[in-house]
Amino acid sequence: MSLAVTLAWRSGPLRLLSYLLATLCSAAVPLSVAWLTKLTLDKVAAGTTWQELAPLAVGLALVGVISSLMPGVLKYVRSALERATGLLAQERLFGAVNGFTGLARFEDPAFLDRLQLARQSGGMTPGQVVDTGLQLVHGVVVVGGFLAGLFVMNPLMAGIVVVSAVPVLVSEIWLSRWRAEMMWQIAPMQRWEIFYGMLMSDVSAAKEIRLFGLGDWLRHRMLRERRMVNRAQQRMDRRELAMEATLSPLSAVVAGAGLLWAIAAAGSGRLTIGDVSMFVAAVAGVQTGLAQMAGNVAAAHQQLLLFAHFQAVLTAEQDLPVPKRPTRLQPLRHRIELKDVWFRYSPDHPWVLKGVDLTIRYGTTVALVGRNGAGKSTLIKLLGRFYDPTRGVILWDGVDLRDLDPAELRRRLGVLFQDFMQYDLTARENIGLGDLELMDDRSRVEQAAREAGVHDTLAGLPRGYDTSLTRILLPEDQGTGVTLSGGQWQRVALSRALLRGDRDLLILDEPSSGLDAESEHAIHSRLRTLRRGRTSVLISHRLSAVRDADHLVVLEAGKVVEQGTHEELMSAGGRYAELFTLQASGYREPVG
Ligand SMILES: Nc1ncnc2c1ncn2[C@@H]1O[C@H](COP(=O)(O)OP(=O)(O)OP(=O)(O)O)[C@@H](O)[C@H]1O
Repeated sequence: MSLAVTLAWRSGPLRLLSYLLATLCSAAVPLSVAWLTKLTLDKVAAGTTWQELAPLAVGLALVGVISSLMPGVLKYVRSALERATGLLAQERLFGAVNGFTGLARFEDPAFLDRLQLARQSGGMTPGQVVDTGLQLVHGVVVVGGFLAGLFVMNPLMAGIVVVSAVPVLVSEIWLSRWRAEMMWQIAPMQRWEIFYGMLMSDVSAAKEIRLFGLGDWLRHRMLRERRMVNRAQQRMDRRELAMEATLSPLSAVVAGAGLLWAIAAAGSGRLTIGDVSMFVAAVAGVQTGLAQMAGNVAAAHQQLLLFAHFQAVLTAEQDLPVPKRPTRLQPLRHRIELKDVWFRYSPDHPWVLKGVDLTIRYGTTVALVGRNGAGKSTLIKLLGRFYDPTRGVILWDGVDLRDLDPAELRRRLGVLFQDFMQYDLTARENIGLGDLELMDDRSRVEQAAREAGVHDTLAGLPRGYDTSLTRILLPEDQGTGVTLSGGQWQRVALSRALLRGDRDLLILDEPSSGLDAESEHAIHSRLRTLRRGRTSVLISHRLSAVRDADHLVVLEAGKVVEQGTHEELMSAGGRYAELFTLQASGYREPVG
């Protein structure tokens, strides 16, 4: 809770204080009305003159004006507070998310679930918790004020009012607990419902959903979740109704008995008419105030349950240990070495790399080849320190990657991932994201596109490089977006990597898998020239494209089974020679 309040405070102390002030003012309104009414009635009953009554009447009118203004003022300040805390919460949340060095968190379903809830609650809860806190202050002022006033007038009346409120209070507390429990239970069902709904409206899923006829199946699943949610909510509503039907009349009976007593007491002269009016107002004020307070506590409890997820994301430990004083990373001069590297994604997963020894010499190209699932892409992810080896070590000119600042290491890499991103941004931005400093350098962006063979395509788009590569609805002045083909997207992603072509290590994972044969040949000839004298790692299933690499490494089931130049491997007549011959003779590598 302290984090929620801190966030609200940090988002603007003045705003929070004004809200507190406005809340106190609005809490004072019913009390003032009741007291002024009591005093007025007593004076009227005592036959006071109009001149003496006038100040009370003016006072009542003034309180009336304030009371009519308060809801609007409160609403305005509350919205401002919620917006400001929401903004700050999002900033903190995504600051924390961007701070995770590795990928493990993003592959952990429990964490992703938590992140989703944190996104929902982080933006709202701090404002709501503060709001609830202030509502409680409001309630305490109203209830405390009425009780104190009554106690001064007649302690017995105060006692009756408290007793009359007990059933309502008890029922609200029970109901709020059940409500919080129910919310917790239905949360997963609501997430599934959202998931199915999003899938059915997702453009990339639309093809398969139509082709496989999955629409009704998904709709059925979505509605099944919704029905379960509805049933849980209805059960809760029934409980609420039953509780209210039983306990509310009790409150009314107690309050009614109290009223009878007050009237009788007024008849026998022990209470004044004003006392009776104050009693009636106090019974209503205390009962409603206590019920509201109980409701507020319940709501806060519910919000804090959700907010715990936000807090957990913010305080989550780093997924990879980052040195407090990292070794300064020098430009690569000699080699990157993998020494007896073992890796599995988690203790529950099988080993993916099993004792890999490998050297990437400065200024050379190393090609990784092997069947699907051999561990090639995993090895690349280790080079970028998205994971640490489970055993063994990776050295950058003799320095363990774990001793370096990961951000510094990544600044020295240019990478095209096999599962590259397609950003819903303009063509220029899609390439410029490779190096934000070059985003506005037209000639560098276009040069990268030329190297990847996509310049003519992008220049020919309706707005050239400023065309949006998206189907998302755009503002009118940005025209309509376009959709690129798979191969064109791959070239855009390659351009993004090539914009970083001057980095110490260039890694290309299947740079041409989506290209037609002619384009593939052209790209590889161009990449061959670009790689010359640079340190690079290239992965490709097309062995003819990697045959001229300085060093070829064959991975099989996580182990290096052969390595050498193309000629050496061919004359060894092993796995590589077998695969190369297969491909060269026009057969494809067997799947599996
Ligand atoms: N994030 C992950 N979590 C768990 N297992 C993974 C993850 N990524 C990959 N794997 C597993 O690791 C193994 C190696 O995958 P990897 O992507 O490194 O293979 P690859 O040699 O690049 O294959 P391909 O030629 O198909 O791209 C596979 O069995 C895969 O299922």
